Amino acid sequence: MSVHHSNPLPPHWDIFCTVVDNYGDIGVTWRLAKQLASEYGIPINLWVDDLLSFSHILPLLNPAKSQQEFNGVNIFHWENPIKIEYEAGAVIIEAFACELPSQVKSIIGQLHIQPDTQTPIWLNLEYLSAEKWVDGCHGLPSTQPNGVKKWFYFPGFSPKTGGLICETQLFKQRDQWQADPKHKLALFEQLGLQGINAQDRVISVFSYETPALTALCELWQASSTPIHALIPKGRSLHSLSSLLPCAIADLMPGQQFTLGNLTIHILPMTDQNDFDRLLWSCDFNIVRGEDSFLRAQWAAKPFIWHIYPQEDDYHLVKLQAFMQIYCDNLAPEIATTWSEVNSAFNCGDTNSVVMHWQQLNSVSLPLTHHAIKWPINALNDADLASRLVQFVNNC
Ligand SMILES: Cc1cn([C@H]2C[C@H](O)[C@@H](COP(=O)(O)OP(=O)(O)O[C@H]3O[C@@H](C)[C@H](O)[C@@H](O)[C@H]3O)O2)c(=O)[nH]c1=O
Repeated sequence: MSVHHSNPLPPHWDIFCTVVDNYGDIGVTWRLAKQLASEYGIPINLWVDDLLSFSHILPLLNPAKSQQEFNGVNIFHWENPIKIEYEAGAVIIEAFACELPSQVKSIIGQLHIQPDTQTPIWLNLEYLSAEKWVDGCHGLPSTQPNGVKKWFYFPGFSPKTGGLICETQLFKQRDQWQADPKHKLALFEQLGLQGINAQDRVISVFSYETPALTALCELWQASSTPIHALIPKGRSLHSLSSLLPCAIADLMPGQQFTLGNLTIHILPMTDQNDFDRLLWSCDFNIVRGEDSFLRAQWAAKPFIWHIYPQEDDYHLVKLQAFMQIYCDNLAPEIATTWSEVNSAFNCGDTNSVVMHWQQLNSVSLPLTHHAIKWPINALNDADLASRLVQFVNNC
């Protein structure tokens, strides 16, 4: 008796990403694409609608090319309609509910009704949230108009979610980096930053606009010891125009401004590997959105999360949910201080952010210990890519 198999699809996975604004959507999908290719040997086609934005975090990318390869990932310029002949692979991921091209949807539908042919596994990769409801929604299917099930894949912090993006070797690489201060000094030099000594306090700033940042910089000016704030050209600087001697448009990476004991350094944008190393090299990181938020956690350093603002202040609910799990086994006085700094920064409360920042200084040692322990707890044994591959195998 012969066993009947349906024709397998080509083994590649397609990941579709639209760049809404900022770098988070492409930042997350690019990390995932790189990891699936390098750790699982999966051929990845990454379709991106805005290569110019992408090139800010992958400076070697040529925005004029319709197809190019980096880190074993095939990067396609996603034009609508798709100009390159499209062949569906085993898995199709739409990142953050971006609408798949109609050609792709109809090909999935056709494959579904053809006898003896596999249907691609179709997933929507959602935004990361620490809210409890994510446990119940991760992995649910929804039947689409073309008759095919689309699965909702939710990243998250609990074992019932889709996990968090984290490369297998990342913590080992970070530990090696942090074991020797010459690594951070070499990075600062490579980035064109001058005058930073090994014992100086260094804070990276990658936030949105907020008066809380202005207030913190004013406070740092009056610090009794040197503080360096490393800030890429972008949204954070819009909150500092009153402190800068020239227009933001005229700022150049490598420039620095001294205000009392605070030195503001203008950072170049780097690729994601150097951005990670930057976070590993600083004493404190102010990060935002989704990807830098997670990378600051993996850096094992204390941080402020400037969450992406949403309608009706819904982002404050998400912030609260994260703060609750981050502070779960933290002594109450440390938990309160750290949470108050984060809330004040996000609400633009200048008095409160200054007051709680000063209190944060007195708990900086136990907070750093917590930051070192946190990544292992947060991962819950399995990172996102490994849970995703498992999920697909079980579909
Ligand atoms: C400053 C810098 C950032 N980066 C990367 C790190 C991250 O992958 C990316 C920044 O992404 P995020 O931290 O997520 O912040 P963001 O504000 O750019 O992205 C946001 O975009 C919105 C549309 C989403 O809804 C938000 O959830 C969020 O993801 O840029 C570099 O690679 N090099 C750099 O020099």
